[in-house]
Amino acid sequence: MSKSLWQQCSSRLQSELSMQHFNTWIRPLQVEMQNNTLFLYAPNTYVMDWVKDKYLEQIISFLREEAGDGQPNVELKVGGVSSADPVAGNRARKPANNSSTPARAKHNGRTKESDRPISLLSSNLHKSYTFDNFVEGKSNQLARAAALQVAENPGGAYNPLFIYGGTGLGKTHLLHSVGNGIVARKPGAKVYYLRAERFVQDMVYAMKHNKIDAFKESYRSVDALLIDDVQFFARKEHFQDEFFHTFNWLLEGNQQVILTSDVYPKEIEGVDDRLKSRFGWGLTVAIEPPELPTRVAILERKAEERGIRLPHEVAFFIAKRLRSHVRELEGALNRVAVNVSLTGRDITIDFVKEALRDLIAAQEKLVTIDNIQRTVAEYYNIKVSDLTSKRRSRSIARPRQLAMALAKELTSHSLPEIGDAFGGRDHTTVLHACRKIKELIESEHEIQEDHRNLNRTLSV
Ligand SMILES: Nc1ncnc2c1ncn2[C@@H]1O[C@H](COP(=O)(O)OP(=O)(O)OP(=O)(O)O)[C@@H](O)[C@H]1O
Repeated sequence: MSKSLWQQCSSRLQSELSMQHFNTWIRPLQVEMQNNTLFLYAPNTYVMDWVKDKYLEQIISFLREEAGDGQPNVELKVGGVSSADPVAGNRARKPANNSSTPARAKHNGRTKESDRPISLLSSNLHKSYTFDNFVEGKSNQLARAAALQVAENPGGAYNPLFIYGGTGLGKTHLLHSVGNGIVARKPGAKVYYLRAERFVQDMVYAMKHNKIDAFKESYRSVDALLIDDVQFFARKEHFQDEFFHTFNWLLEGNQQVILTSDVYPKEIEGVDDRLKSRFGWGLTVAIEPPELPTRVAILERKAEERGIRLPHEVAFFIAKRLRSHVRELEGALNRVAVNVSLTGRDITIDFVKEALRDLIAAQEKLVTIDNIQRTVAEYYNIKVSDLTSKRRSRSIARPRQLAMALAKELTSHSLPEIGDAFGGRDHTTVLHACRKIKELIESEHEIQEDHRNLNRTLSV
């Protein structure tokens, strides 16, 4: 009876809580019924206290509603069910310290497993993020190579490794790839992934419950700590301070630290300079938005993984139009997949134009020839009217060629339309500009850099 009663209660909790909260706090509970008492076993005091604080009242009230007069008493404890057939069907745990009193934080100088914050109790690596399914391209080559080295030689290659770049470009994917790589080489290695926000939450909890020693110990006992989105520490001085100490501790012990943020570490506002300077002690690498060939390769790879037959020209069509980040490409592919399954049609360019109409339109609205001219003029500190004028001096002609090439790359205007917009030039002039810029990108570092910067500015 207790099984179905708990199942009813648990599915109500599931529908009320976020998936993350449910998985973190409720799913690990084991359940046992004895003499009209429902024992809920938490894996450690941390979970027990949290459930007691946040959910116990709700659990009792659901049980009351489900069981009416037959409502059992509820006891929340640390430990596991003693029977061979645990009611909750979770991993059978040995009966542990079945006491509602929290165990002492320290045990022979080390924290007992049961006192560790939940985020460090079990590995939370995303198994599907690996180096194998991370598509390499110019934009992420360096970051991937550095990450691979760290996976092969944690604590010894680059420590810390700092990966920065815009949203949806694969930072988290790389973090997990390193983690999975380390564990594959050394099973049992303690590798933990978390967002900076989680560090703050754990610390708040630890302070509130007088468990700061246990908190410190758990963070310091890892082989590798993978912290995503450290910009979250901005203006949280107190947490920065604690993180600074944890960070130093790990580096001194040759324990690997990898960090990510959305901007270059020195540019994270509201983070203490000494912390920022530590961030740069190892290696700092950027992930850039992927260029066209990488976007095509990513789309083809993701389509293959999902068993979607995506013709090359269609992948090219999508990649040419959606330029901001990989998550957007994945979203587009999902949309195409759903449309295919609903209509049963083949994936053609026309089909994709229709399925992704709004996404493509939104991107095109962002990048107009007008916009390109203004951005290029501003970048080179010249006037927009210079770009459309007949002036031929190099300081004007080169930016003009670059602007025309960008217009061809980033909009769907034809060569004659672009020529018109640049002071009524012939379409062969535009074609020549595109070829010239392509050649210069290969041979001149400066133009390559300008092209990349402008592309990035225009694509966000
Ligand atoms: N080079 C790549 N190859 C394959 N998949 C990629 C690549 N880059 C990104 N992705 C995929 O794109 C999605 C978004 O990537 P991810 O979550 O790692 O981005 P992020 O940089 O951490 O973004 P945010 O800063 O918003 O968290 C993921 O599903 C990831 O697998």
